[in-house]
Amino acid sequence: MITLLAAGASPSTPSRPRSSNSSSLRPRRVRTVPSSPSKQAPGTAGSGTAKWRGRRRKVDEEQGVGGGGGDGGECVPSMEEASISVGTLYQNGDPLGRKELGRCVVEWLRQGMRSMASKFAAAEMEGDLAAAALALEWGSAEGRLGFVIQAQPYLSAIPMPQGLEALCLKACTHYPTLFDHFQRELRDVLLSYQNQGLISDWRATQSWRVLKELANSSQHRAAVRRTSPRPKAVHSSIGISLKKVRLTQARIEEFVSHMSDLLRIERDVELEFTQEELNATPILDDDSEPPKPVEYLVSHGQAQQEQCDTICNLNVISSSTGLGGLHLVLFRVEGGHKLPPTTLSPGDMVCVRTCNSRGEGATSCKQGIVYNFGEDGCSITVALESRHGDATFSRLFGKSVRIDRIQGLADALTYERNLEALMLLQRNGLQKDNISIGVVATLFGDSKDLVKLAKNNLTDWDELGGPDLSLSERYAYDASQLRALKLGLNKKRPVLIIQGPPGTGKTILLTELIVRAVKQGERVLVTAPSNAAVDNMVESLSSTGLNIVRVGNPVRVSPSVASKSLGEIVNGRLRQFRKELERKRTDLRKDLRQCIEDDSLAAGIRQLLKQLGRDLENKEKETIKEVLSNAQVVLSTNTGAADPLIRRTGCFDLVIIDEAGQATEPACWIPILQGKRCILAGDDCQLAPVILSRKALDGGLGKSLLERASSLHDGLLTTSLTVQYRMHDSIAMWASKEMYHGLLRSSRSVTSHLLADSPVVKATWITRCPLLLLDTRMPYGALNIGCKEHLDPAGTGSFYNEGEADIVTQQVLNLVHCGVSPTAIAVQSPYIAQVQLLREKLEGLSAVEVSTIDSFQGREADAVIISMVRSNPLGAVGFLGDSRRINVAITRARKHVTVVCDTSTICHSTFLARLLRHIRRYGQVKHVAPGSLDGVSGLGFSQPTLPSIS
Ligand SMILES: Nc1ncnc2c1ncn2[C@@H]1O[C@H](COP(=O)(O)OP(=O)(O)OP(=O)(O)O)[C@@H](O)[C@H]1O
Repeated sequence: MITLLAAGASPSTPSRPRSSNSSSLRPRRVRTVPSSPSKQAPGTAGSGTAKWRGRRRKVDEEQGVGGGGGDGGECVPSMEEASISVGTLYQNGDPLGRKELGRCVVEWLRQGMRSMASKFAAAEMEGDLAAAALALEWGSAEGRLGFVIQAQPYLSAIPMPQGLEALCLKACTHYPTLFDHFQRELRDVLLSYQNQGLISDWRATQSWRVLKELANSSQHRAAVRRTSPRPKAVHSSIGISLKKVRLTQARIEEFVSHMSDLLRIERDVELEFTQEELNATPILDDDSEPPKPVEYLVSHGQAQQEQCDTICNLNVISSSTGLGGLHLVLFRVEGGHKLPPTTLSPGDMVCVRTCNSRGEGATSCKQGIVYNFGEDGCSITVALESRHGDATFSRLFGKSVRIDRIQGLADALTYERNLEALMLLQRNGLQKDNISIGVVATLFGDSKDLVKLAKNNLTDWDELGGPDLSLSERYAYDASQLRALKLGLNKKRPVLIIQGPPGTGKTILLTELIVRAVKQGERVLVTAPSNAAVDNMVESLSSTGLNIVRVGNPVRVSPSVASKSLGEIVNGRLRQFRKELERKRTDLRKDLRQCIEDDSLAAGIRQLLKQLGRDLENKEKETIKEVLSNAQVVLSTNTGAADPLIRRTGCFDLVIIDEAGQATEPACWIPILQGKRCILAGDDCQLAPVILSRKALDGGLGKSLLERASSLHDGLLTTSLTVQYRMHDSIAMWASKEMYHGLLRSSRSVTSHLLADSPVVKATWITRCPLLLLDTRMPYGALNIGCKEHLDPAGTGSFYNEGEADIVTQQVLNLVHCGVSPTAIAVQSPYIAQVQLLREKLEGLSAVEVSTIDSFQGREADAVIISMVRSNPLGAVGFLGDSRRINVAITRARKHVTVVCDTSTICHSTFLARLLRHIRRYGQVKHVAPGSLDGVSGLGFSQPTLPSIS
């Protein structure tokens, strides 16, 4: 097989047996497939056992591998095939497929690539180092050429179809086409090995891995791009000259190509993390490598910090299909035991895999989401991402299974949907039949194009005239809110960006916009990057009386808005039909039992039962369609908007994306391309999209469309909300100065509101204080005992701080003693290990919400307590250095913020040092040790003497 690698060398050179280097292959000696090039000198003949040879031949026969003597040479081209023009070959389709090349040429390529793939795979079975060498060869800058050269002998060993030689010659140098065929053939060859029991998992073979590595390499992508087809011709359909449209198209293509690369890079890192998580063992032994701090690995967000939770020794009991094709699988603990105590809950992402008696899991797994727990305490139902009849799934039957909670499983569907949206943007963006052409032209055109669009009466950037929008039932809108409303209701404005700092009323404004847009006859699609943000909008819209439908995986939809979910609505409508159907089924089953002797009657009854199943399926489809087409507002996540159920109901007049600052741009294009115009609301000074790969982040994947569009066309697309209705002015002042250039003003209704204003809250120095700093470092510089940071021993890379957790707990108790309702208190930390510790400590006060900062974005609470965690002599602040995250944390508070931290560590970040200075100036500072703030003894509601920190 090594000979395969040397460019120009004949693949027929005999391959020598070598020591095995593949763990995934069972050590068997095999013989190279007697395919066409090796027909001249297979070389390896006789090295396999007779049994293997027999089997192998059978496989080859089944798959039509048989060298040049196959039907490739006998294929007679049809008139149509013979008329395919060689000159236009590379302009259409990539890789070149059946339509472009014709059946005979495709068959010729297939056979050639099949023999090359067979040889490649067989070499690995013999322990050849071919795979690695191939990777080297193909991965080089000239890899494309190397691959094409190596393919030639295999192709030339097969007679070209007569009359199509020119096409064959051209096609056999087209790298993407060859590679595509090779990849498909290799997959088939490996699959056949697996079916024959020669290998256990074809995807785990080195040959396949090497090929995938190559497919993901930048050289490969660059090579494919170079030979990529031109997109559809663009038209001057928007009143702009063809030349300008072409320029815009070129910009779109450049963007799409760049973003696709970044998405692939991000996906690779996600897969790596997923594998690491799957391999992770919760307890580290002494010899283990010390865990890496999360900041080292992750740039944003809380990804990968969660500890896995596992349930072992489960058996598959049954499976059923839930609404929308969900594959629900019921697992029960072996031997009828109860489930162990678990932190798993419905909606958690899990991986399901077989395990041995010691609970050690297999490498391959199925992704899924916990659906529910059985009332018997012994069972758990998981919605698996697989279909009935899926071979990987059926392998779980009769085996011991384990379920692990995983935070960041790479999500193949999201990746594919993002790529698909980019592809649609490139292909259809500027096509005249694209409903969102105005949006595309605005976001990729230059300012002159926009003037032209307006001149041609295709767009209008002004506010909507007419009705007095300030007359709202619920709120008196301020000037900036009114402007946003009027711009948002202008049907001729293709894009509106609403920049809204914290508490400026984005949620209520969007609700008002949606209500009024529906009134003016528009059908609206509302999306957001997370399920929580979508549910937030559903909640806000629930009281408006609009016909709204929430589409999404039922296990991901919050129970509070479940009544608006597609599943619940459809189930409600089908209840009577199902009841009736069930009654008919029971009758038929009874009849079936009685006519066991009469075969023909039994067969008839079985047919009827099947028909009932089909009837239900059809009725379900019909109802889903009806519900969605009648909905005035459809809500889903950005990626969820790619759901065919939504796509099939036709286009929308208006697309609204909430929390758009947290979404990647490719994800935003999924909903945008389904509507005539779009509104993006968010704040680019709050949390950005979560990106794992540093390279993808630096390349720009972390920059949201909201951020990019805000700087386009001299700010023409953007309007800002400037008055906040949430925070006490001392809190808002900091945010305004640090993050919003001093432009954020406070509504008079909130400037001086305090916890003590409530009649049920005692007036104490704490409840009268809007900003409080609890410093774990004493004025003379010593750190209080127990207040040092620790790396999570579970190996998650997260940090915790026991002393701070005690102080936070005491502070919560203090507030509760003062009469503050636990539901009005929120505790936040950037570190999940600290959040878990705090949840344990505050177990008795479950109404107090304890969460990471990231998951609290978009929400608010009267009192917020933040545990900063970091305390180290180096002054490393990690995540805390991200000003957006701290902005979110502080601005969740309405009346009171307590920051618990070690000031000597925190002040190493100039941004955080300014926050500390602000609290010292406008709030209060107290040096505390765990226990010193005790809920009963230390509370002493009198004002303590506050030593200054200098
Ligand atoms: N015009 C108004 N009059 C009175 N209250 C208002 C007005 N606009 C917004 N609010 C109030 O301000 C608070 C914050 O509003 P909302 O949650 O919509 O802000 P947001 O911009 O979405 O904040 P964030 O970005 O932090 O999530 C809410 O309690 C809301 O009722």
